[in-house]
Amino acid sequence: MDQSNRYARLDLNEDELIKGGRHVLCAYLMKPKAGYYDFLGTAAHFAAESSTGTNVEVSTTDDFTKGVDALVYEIDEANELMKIAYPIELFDRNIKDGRAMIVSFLTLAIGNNQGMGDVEYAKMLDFYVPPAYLRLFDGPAMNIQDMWRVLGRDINNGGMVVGTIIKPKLGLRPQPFADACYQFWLGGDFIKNDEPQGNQVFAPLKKTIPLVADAMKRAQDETGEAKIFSANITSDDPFEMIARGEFILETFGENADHVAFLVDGFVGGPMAVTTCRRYFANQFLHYHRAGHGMVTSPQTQRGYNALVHMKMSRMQGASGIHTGTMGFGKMEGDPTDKLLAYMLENEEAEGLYYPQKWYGMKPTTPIISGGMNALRLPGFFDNLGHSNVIQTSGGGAFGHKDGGTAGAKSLQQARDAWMKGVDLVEYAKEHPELKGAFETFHWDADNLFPGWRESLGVSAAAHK
Ligand SMILES: O=C(COP(=O)(O)O)[C@H](O)[C@H](O)COP(=O)(O)O
Ligand SMILES: [Mg+2]
Repeated sequence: MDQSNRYARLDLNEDELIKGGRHVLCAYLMKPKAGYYDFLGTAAHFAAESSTGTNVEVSTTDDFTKGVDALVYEIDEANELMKIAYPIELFDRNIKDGRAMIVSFLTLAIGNNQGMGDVEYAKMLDFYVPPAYLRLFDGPAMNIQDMWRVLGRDINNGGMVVGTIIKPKLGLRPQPFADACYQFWLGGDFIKNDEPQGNQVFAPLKKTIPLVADAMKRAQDETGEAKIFSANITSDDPFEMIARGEFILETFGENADHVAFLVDGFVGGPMAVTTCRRYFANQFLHYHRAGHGMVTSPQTQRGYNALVHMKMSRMQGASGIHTGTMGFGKMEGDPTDKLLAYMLENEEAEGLYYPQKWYGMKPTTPIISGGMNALRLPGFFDNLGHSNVIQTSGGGAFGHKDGGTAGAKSLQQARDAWMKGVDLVEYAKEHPELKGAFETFHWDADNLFPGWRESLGVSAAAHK
């Protein structure tokens, strides 16, 4: 049944809808399946299924119902683009405090419509949230400013937080794990659990965490600097997350404010993120996005893209989220992905289809990670335009030829060189750990800094 006479209103104007402030607007890539409806008919069915309707008219519909229909307001068949306006009344609110929830947004706007027989594919590319709905989301409680405060830095422009991920990804027992932490902290600021590390039988959390807390104390005493640990508390069960979080905070004791909580937010979902956001509102909420590629990858024509993912994470209250390496690291991405970071950190950002104002919602910190090392940082920061991010290099720290401390220092030095506007090869002449990074990651050095061998006096024969 063609429902375009009810669920499509191509006379509606986007600026008016934004001015009206009563609709969430979503832009989708969409292709109808051959043999069903035309583009508009499919779009209308999509809007029906995503709001008040189904594939047929039902006798129980009344005039009120029709007032909350989702409406297709723009189509561009040649570019497989459609835009839909969702009245904010459609979205579920908490009974306990009237607040909004991302699960409801997802269930409607990218829920059943992902499995429709007459839709070849559909992917959400951007969305706009009006202030009346945006303010019902938690937003971040803490962010990089709180981390800078702990680190004793300028809280408005504190610069890159030098971080790592404990590697190997799995397979370290408690003592070697804590030893790796200690090594890195002698040169760097921030360590995160890798996303699958938790309470494996060979490294029980209750044995590992006390050793990490002790390593932090010793590293802080030795360096005179504050250190930070991001502990993975992800679980299927909110009560398990709370049990882990409470144990970790109690164990770190006087250093509990140096603890962030890592949540695998894509696989764990909004309930895991919100459990952490609300129950541990005083901790930095580190949103790891493992698994997101299954929907966000440009190769996927379903789900939603990375921009949509980032926006939702800020709404849910992530203090920081992995934003990718924008083509400078090992994960999929390219330099234009900087718009993801800008959407997270700015009060007003462009997006792909909709500019978004955040009305004072705190910024979410971009976490830059995945195949990075000291040599890749300057190019990354040139592209982004600043270095106020958390950067974690796992292989880039523990892969350094002289070990984790030297790896950490090489990252610090790369950041310092960029901040001072000094060429990295020049800086490496006076900084042995950075020079060591050139020697270790020599294939990157050859690509990024041709001529480095002559400048640093390193022979090519060493790397045959
Ligand atoms: O463990 C790592 C990186 O390790 P390494 O530094 O050794 O490559 C992270 O899980 C990735 O950053 C995830 O990707 P993203 O940050 O894109 O979500
Ligand atoms: Mg990882």
